[in-house]
Order: sequence, then C-alpha cells, then structure tokens
Amino acid sequence: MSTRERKTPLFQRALVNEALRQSIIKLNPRILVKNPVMFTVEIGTAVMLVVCIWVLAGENSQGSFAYNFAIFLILLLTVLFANFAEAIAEARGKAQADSLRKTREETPAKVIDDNGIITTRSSSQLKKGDVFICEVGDTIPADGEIIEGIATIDESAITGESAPVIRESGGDKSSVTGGTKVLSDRIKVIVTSKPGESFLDKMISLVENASRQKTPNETALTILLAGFTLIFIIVCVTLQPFSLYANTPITIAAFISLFVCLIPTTIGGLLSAIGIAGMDRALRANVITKSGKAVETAGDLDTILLDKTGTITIGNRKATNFYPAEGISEDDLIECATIASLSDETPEGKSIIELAAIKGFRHPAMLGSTADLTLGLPQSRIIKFSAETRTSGIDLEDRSIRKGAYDAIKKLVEIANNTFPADIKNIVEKISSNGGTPLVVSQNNSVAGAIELQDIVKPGIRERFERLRKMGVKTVMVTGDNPLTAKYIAEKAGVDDFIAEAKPEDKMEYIKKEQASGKLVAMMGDGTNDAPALAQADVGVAMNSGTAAAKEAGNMVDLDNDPTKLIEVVEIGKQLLMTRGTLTTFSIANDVAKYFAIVPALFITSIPALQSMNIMQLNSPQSAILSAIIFNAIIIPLLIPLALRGVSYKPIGAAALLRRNLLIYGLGGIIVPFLGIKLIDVLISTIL
Ligand SMILES: Nc1ncnc2c1ncn2[C@@H]1O[C@H](COP(=O)(O)OP(=O)(O)OP(=O)(O)O)[C@@H](O)[C@H]1O
Ligand SMILES: [K+]
Ligand SMILES: [Mg+2]
Repeated sequence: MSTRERKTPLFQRALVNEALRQSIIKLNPRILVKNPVMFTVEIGTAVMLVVCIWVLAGENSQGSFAYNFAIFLILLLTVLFANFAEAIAEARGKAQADSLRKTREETPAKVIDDNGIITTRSSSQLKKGDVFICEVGDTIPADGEIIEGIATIDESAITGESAPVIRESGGDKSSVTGGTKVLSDRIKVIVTSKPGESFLDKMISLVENASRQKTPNETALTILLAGFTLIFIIVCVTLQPFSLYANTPITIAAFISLFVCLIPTTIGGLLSAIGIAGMDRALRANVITKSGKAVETAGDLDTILLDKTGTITIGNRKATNFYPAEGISEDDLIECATIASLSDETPEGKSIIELAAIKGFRHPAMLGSTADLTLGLPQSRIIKFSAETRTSGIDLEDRSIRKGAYDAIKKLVEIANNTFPADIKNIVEKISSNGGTPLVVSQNNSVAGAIELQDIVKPGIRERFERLRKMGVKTVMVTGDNPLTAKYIAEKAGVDDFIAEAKPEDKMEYIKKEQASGKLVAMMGDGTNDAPALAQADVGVAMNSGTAAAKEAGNMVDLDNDPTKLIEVVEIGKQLLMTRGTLTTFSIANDVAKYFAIVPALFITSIPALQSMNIMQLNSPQSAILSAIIFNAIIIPLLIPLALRGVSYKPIGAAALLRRNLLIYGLGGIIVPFLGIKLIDVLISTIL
C-alpha cells in the first residue's frame, strides 16, 4: 500500500490561500451558472445589493439599511462558502498532481542511434520511437518500454514505495516511467510517447485542470436540484398574492431569504467538492483516474475480474521439476525443454533454463550473449509464447519442439495421430490438483515429458475477497491455466467463480455477458492482450508497469502496480456515492426545518393561527430570518471536511447502510437546524 502524502491535513495554509482567491474568481456569473442553485443565490445577492441602495435612497417599506445589508452579506458569504468548498477540493487535487509532475522534470537522456552511437539530449527533446540507454544511477528521462536488458528500478518517486522493482524486456513488466531511477544493470528503452504527452502526463493535467467534466450522475443531480430551485421560485412567487390577501406585505429581504433557505444550497455548494475529493482520494491511493465517472462506477460494481498469475498468486512461476515420459531420458527432456526456452523471455521460460542449469545442463548456444542465443542453432524459427496459443517453442531443421498448456499440446499431438501418454496425463493432473502449472513438452508432435511450475497464493488475499463479498461484489478469477489448477487456487484464495483455459478474448466475452445482464464489471490488467477487455470493462485499471496499449485502454492506472488495488478503488467509489447520497439527504431534510423558522415569522402578526407552527419560538420575525440564513450559510463550511474526507464506509451491505444513513443524516438533518437556528436566534437577540 502506498503512502503518498496520505496524512496531509485538510486545510494547509498555502492551499487555503489559493482556495480563498479562487472563491472570489468563481463569483464570475459565467462560471457560477454551471451550478444553478448557487447561481440563483448570487442573483438574490445582487437583488439585495440593489435593495440596500434603494433603502439608502430613502425607501422605507423594506426595513432598516442595516438589516438589509446584513442579509446581503450573509447571502454573499453563502456563495463564497460554496465556491471555497469547490476551490479547496481543487487545490488539494492540484497539489497532488504537482507532486507527481515534479518527478517529470527535465533530465538528460542518452539517446542511441541505429549505429550504436550515443548522444546526450534533454528529455524534452525526445520523440516517440527514440531509443535511449539507462545505467546505474540514471534517472529515466521518459516513459517507455524496455527493448533490451533487465534492471532494478527505484520507483519511489511515483509510488512512494522504497522497495526496488525489477523491469525487463519482453512480457508484461517491460514498462518504465520517466522520473524513476535505475539502481542496477543497463537497459535499452524505446520511448512510447513524446515527453509531456504520455498517458500519465495527460492524466496529471486532468487532475490539475479546474475545468473538470461533470460526471453523468452529477449532471443528473444538478438538474434535479435545479428543478427543486424552480419549484421554490414558484412557491415563493405565489406567496405574494397570499400576503396581499392577509394584508401582510412581505419585504424583498424576507422573500429572498425564504427562497434561499428552501432551495438545496448545502448539497448545491458541496456537490462538486465531493466529486473532486473522490478523484483525489483515488490519487492518494496512487491510482490516477481518467474521469470522475470511473471512480463513481467503481462504487457500483457488481463483478470484478482478476488474473490468477501475479494477481491472486505471487506470479513468479518457477520450474521445480522435470518429468520425462516413458521411454525418454531425463537428459533428453531437459535438452528439449532448454532449447524450447532459449528465446523465451517469460519468467516461466527463464526459470526452465535456470532449473536445467541447476541440473547441470547448459546448451552450447547459451555461452554467447543474449543477442545471439540461436547462433548455435542454424535455421531455427522461434515460436514466442502467446496467451492465444498457450504454447511456445522452436522449429529447427529436423526437430520441432513445443512446450505449453496440457490441452494445447494434447491437441497438437492428437492431430499428428500420436497418443498422449497416460503417465504424463497422470503427472499433469497431480501437479494441477496441487495448484501447480504443468507444461507439457513435445518433440515432433510426440510427448517428451512435463515440467512443473509452482506459484504461491498471496498472503492476505482471502480476507480482501471476503471484504468484497460483504460489499456485494462478485470476484471472478480468470486464468490461462487448466481447470484443476484454477480450481485449487480459486478455493485457496476464496474467489466466487473462476474461468480456466481462458484466452484473452474469453475475458471480453465474460465481460460482455455480464454487462448484457445489466452488471457493471471491472478488470485489472497489464498486458497488451488485456487491452480490449480493459476497454470493454466499465472500470479498467491498468498497471503502470504494463504495456502502453493496456494503459491507453483502461480508465485508471495504478502507479503501485498492485493488482489487488481494485479492492481499494471499489471502496473509494462506494464512499464517494455514499457521501453524495447522505449529504443530499441531509441538505433536503435541513431545508424542511428552515421552512418552519421562516414561514411563521412572515405571517405571525396577521395570522395568529400560525402560532402553532411557530415551534421554535424565535425572538422576532427579523431575527428568525437572519438566524435561518446564517445557519444556511455556515452549514456549508462546517460540512466541507465531511465532503472532502467522505463519510466513513463499513461493508455491512447496501440495505443496512441505507437504513443507518437515513437515520443519521435524514433525521439528523431535520433536528440540527432547529437547534442551530434557535441558538443563533438567542445569540443575535443578546447581541442586539
Ligand atoms: N512461457 C511459456 N511457454 C509455454 N507455455 C506457457 C508459458 N507460460 C505459460 N504457459 C502456458 O500457457 C498457459 C496460459 O498462460 P497465461 O499467461 O496466458 O495465463 P496464466 O498466467 O495461467 O493466467 P493469467 O491469466 O492469470 O496470467 C499457462 O497456464 C501455461 O500452461
Ligand atoms: K437551503
Ligand atoms: Mg500470465
């Protein structure tokens, strides 16, 4: 888990200063019009300013200047408080983005051309497709993919995590990020995007950018709140003939105050801060999101798809045993397995060579450097591993060697009319039912033996899945491995379901199928072949160490490369939705109470029957109105910490959670203003 500035206080001085400045800038009606509730409050403020001038000019039907001016000030403060809520959320987001951007400053890059000549350039001059070299101590100048070599890298600049990580060419751990540092060895890296325009850069500027796009949910809620506002405009306007009839003229100040108290200003003022804070919390968890929508969707997920290898298991599958088929010597099997792995850059392939070396076998071709591994094997054709074929191998002049998943090799063997030996089938089952991955080796389409690969279930993963289950999220493990291995690992890890012998397109199919039945699906991936599924999923989280294609396809990137991060993302999303829901409930419940403060105040002198409504027993009509709008204004800053931090989330199931929140925020929302307004009324009358 990451620790990036996790404990920053809510209101740092520099951020507050910036937010105060922004609160005033945001008074610009052209900016404020995007928030209809606050925009109407601003219009009310402007009207009160006119009334103040009118009173100064000698008008005496509207009460004293001081009273009108007080109302004007309080309304202005209401708008400023709402602006401040949004501005402080934005300032916090920007500060986060800044700390990430710092890692992406100019650094020298050792660019290497086709002839191997190295020139030093500034990182900002790099182009997509340039190749650079990084050695011990170098800061990586740009995002790219390793095309040669392996290195340990200190990624703490972006992850906050001090443990070095290994990145190497080939496979799904080949990505490096600009600003991180090479601790050992030497790598050749190809630039995948122009500095400043990489996916990460785009996402950083998105976080920084004040003109954040509203999510569809936010837009819907804004429309709803605007609707409320319109209804209350009508309510207030229709009061006018009523007051004429009752022979109690209502002052403009009272009229506007009633209106401002009735419209949902609390949620109207906090809505956008809640959304920004959600994205910000994701960033604090080292997840960069392309849109606020992705975070919201994460809170509503039904199903999450997780890879087996590297996600649920540690992922360093290592060869532990060779099992020759009947009639084949162990040496022959090891030789076949080694030749078939010479150019296999996957961890599995490398571990086979290592195990062979431990057993004392070295192929002559291995004496050369990595570049000419196949020099000793003339006229060879390398068959790289793909998740599609689930095999890899090599074709030589007179031999065709393959290694791969049991069912894939079985097919090869049977097409060639050879029988699959029963002893190897048994071995395969034995390895699988212990959670290992069997690879079958074939030579010229007949079985030479099997290799056992072992992997370990990550500690603590079972508890995390349990937590997800309590939140109502279904977990599905997807693996290219056989059903037996899959079943063993699935049970051990405690996932709800699994898909075995899955090819990349099977993930797509599963996602589409779930989506067709109205479910929201998330997946996490790193490989190029995960890209289509990452794009298809409602929430696609790519690992920063993954390929560029995967990062482009998803809508979030995890800087920590922690495949279980999805769980945290789900919690952040749930918290965001809940915070919004509860504050909306609170805001509307609040307004009900204010109605009881103001309406009796307006008519009490002419309609004594309204006395029964005057449950608050406020001091005077004017102090009732002042108290109500003061309460209406200060509740906004009082709730900013809750909007930014989010309401606390407990995985107790949706229904129980709803009941608990309705009780606290609905009932509380009705009671709190009664107390608050009464208190302010008492204070006002003692002061005046
Ligand atoms: N380097 C390799 N050469 C040949 N076969 C391999 C190699 N690596 C894996 N396999 C076989 O291909 C299968 C699928 O591998 P793949 O990496 O697609 O899925 P996986 O790692 O089992 O699951 P996950 O989707 O969680 O990564 C493996 O179960 C194994 O049988
Ligand atoms: K209100
Ligand atoms: Mg894999």
